[in-house]
Amino acid sequence: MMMMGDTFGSIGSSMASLFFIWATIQQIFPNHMKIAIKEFLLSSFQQLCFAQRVSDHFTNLFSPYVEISFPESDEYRYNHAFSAIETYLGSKATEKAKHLKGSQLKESKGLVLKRDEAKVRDEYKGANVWWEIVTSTDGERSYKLTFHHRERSVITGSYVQHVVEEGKSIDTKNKKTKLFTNNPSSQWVFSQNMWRSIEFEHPASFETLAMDPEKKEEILNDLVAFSNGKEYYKKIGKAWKRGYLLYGPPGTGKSTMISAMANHLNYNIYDLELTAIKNNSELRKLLTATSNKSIIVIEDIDCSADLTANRIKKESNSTKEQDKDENAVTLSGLLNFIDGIWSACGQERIVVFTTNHLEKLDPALIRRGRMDMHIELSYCTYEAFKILAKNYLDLDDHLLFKKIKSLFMETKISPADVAENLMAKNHQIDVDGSLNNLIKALEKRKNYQRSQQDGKMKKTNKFRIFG
Ligand SMILES: Nc1ncnc2c1ncn2[C@@H]1O[C@H](COP(=O)(O)OP(=O)(O)OP(=O)(O)O)[C@@H](O)[C@H]1O
Ligand SMILES: [Mg+2]
Repeated sequence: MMMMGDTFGSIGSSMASLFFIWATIQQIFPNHMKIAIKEFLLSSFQQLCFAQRVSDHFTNLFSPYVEISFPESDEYRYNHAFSAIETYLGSKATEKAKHLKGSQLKESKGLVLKRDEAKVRDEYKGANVWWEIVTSTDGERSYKLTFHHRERSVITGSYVQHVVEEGKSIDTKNKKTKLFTNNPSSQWVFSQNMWRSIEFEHPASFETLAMDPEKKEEILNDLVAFSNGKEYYKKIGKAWKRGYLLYGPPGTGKSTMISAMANHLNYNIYDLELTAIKNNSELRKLLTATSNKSIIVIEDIDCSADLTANRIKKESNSTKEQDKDENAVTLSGLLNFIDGIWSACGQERIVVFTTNHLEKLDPALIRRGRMDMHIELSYCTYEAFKILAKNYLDLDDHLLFKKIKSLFMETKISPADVAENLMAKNHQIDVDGSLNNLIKALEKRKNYQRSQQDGKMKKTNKFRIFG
């Protein structure tokens, strides 16, 4: 079969020959003859091009081969079939391949050898097909599938579907959780490059998460019910999605809980940085490029963009405000896109918002149905401390626990600060040393909080006297 590259190659070599002949003629012949020869050469070249086009046309007309192209993106949206094909072809038997690629994507896992060839032959129900990865001049990649036209019905009828399903199931089996972060839109090329990703290897788990055990159990059950809820969501006619709002002071485990969720469900994380997005249209593009089985996270939503309670007061229908909305991510934009994406496209998606200041958020953003579960992560309790003691010191009980328990009742300290005190210095666990450090930290904090309280009381009394 004649390929496009061959056509350009032959026209190119014909042109090179013509230029060479013309250069020779210029040196040998007088001027009036040069003009005649030039005209002759030009008309020959035009005829040559025409003949080439006719020949291409006939080659295509009579070629017994059919081609299907699977571009990496289609109409500015990522084509998930492309990655499924990539996985399927990468996994095809490596024994016969002459070019292999070795990678170790998780340090804990072994080395994986994959086929690394631009062209791959495959067989399906007795039909031969050829896959080739091609890159256009503007950098767009696509997989080209070539097969004989007599196999058309089997290839379009079931082979293509088989490849995509097989690729997706291999992906699910070997899925390595990924953490995606959005790139600034200036770096986007069509729908590629919107998100950059790295392997997600965070050790957080629900087991090691320090919080009230009953609350933890409730969240875990909710997550598991969600991930097994395909049929249920279909039955009740609701999009398969769930929103969690995590709120609480710094260092109480909001980000840690997101990692534990991703590890537990084996979902990817899309960490959406709203400040890198110029407007609602960019936000929509980013959200539609996320895959199923993923957690879309907006951390510190109160600081991410102008989405706080004041925003709604500022919003008006004036043209000026509408212009502003076209150049910004707005609360209504965020709500529309989240509701839209949840109900229109994409399944099995979790959206998580985190905040240190629940009171600053607009009620519309966090209403039930959008954020199905509101989870408060609070200062460390004695129950939570016991989980940290088990994690860091491998300790279930200790004489000092009683004292620590009473101090927890009088002091506000984040699990992050408790963890810091329990952490082994130079990797040597020193139970007594760590617990005493914690007691010192708790007492210091207790005194500080008491002096703050006293200061406040004095101020109030002063106002009372002068008021
Ligand atoms: N509930 C917890 N259980 C176990 N470890 C915790 C918990 N909370 C905090 N930590 C420890 O403290 C560190 C910081 O916690 P994390 O980043 O999850 O807090 P955060 O609530 O997201 O804080 P911020 O509001 O500042 O983002 C974690 O790496 C973890 O080691
Ligand atoms: Mg955090």
